[in-house]
Amino acid sequence: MSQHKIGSLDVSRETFERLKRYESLLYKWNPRINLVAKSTLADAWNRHFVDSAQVVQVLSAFPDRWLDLGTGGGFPGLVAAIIAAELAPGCDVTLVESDARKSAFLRTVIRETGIRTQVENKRIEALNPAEADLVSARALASIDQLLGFCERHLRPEGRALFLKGERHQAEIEEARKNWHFKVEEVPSQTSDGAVILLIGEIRRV
Ligand SMILES: C[S@@+](CC[C@H](N)C(=O)[O-])C[C@H]1O[C@@H](n2cnc3c(N)ncnc32)[C@H](O)[C@@H]1O
Repeated sequence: MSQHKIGSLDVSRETFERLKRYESLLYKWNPRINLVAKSTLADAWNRHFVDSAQVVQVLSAFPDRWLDLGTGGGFPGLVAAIIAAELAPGCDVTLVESDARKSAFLRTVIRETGIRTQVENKRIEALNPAEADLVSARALASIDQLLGFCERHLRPEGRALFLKGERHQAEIEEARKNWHFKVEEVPSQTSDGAVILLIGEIRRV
């Protein structure tokens, strides 16, 4: 059994070392580019890495095509991609980030960890339809707006996974004015009390 854990997830030494290399690059780059809020940097491992790893743990299976929107410093998409490189090598992860400097950071982590993940340095609205099986996002937009992105980039039978704060119920109600969808609130233990929402059967009202 593996000796290495991220939160409660067992990973190989190689995966753990990749995540630690990523963490050290985050510390190095963050003073120049605001990849994560400075106030969260001291506890970056728990606030960003462990929280992102929980996303992987709530999935019953890895998707074939995973699209992470507004990836910023890599959360949750790049952490998921590093874990997928070990647990589901066939899972194709694409990170979408409009900011050129953040995209350069993401590409640096990908190069230095040796994983195969694409970065699209584009606006989500400008990206060709991705036909993804799973679309994820944290701290990007309201559920209503995110479902609009899913309409463009998610396959009809695909699912969305959003990390959301305490306003999530109000956001769900707001989104129901424009969308039909089924939502499952997955118990999680994220450091900031965020919930993980799994949303499927998304159709415009
Ligand atoms: C608040 S940050 C969150 C980053 C990361 N998901 C996290 O939770 O740490 C939102 C990110 O989305 C990017 N972004 C915002 N709107 C976007 C759009 N329309 N297309 C692509 N990226 C976008 C921003 O550049 C920023 O890096």
